[in-house]
Amino acid sequence: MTGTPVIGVLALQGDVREHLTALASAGAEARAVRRPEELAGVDGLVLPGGESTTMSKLAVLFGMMEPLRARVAAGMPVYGTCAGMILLADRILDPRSGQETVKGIDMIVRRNAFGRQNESFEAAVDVTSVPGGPVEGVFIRAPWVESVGAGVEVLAEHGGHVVAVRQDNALATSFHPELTGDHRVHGLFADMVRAVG
Ligand SMILES: NC(=O)CC[C@H](N)C(=O)O
Repeated sequence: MTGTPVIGVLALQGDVREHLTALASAGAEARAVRRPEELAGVDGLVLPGGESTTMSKLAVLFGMMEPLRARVAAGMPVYGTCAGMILLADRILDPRSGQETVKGIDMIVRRNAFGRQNESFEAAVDVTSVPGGPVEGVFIRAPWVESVGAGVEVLAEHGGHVVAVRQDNALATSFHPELTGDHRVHGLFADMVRAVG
């Protein structure tokens, strides 16, 4: 791709603004995406943290679930943090009834695996493909990855659990790099978008 990649942030619910800022720092043109027409105009998409059950209900309500599935299946680069990681999982171990996902990564995730809101924590996490030392991971009611299929690359673990993965065009982290001033994970994602373009 020549020029600046246009990267959207799904803006139905969650920490949208922080991702827009992080993407802009990583050299992308960042836009909030709420409607199918807006999705059509981006080269890549971030699914933010928030509440995966609410986000999936809103995606269905706003007519976004099918367009999201279609673009991800067609190879659009996508990056999910926390609730966004849950939305990218082909399977949730403990879904709320009727909870749907966009799918894209052959993995099973466990929601709220690291505990409740008041058990949130920060930890240094070494992420393969992110040079320059560990990133500061912010874990807020974070999921972990229970198991992955053969095509999934594990990029990071914390406490013996998988917390960052990549499969082809899709990247996911249990933690929230957008809440720190360190935008190297968004930089990795912006490079994935440039590589496809
Ligand atoms: N910080 C987060 O995104 C929390 C995710 C939330 N536990 C969920 O299941 O969606």
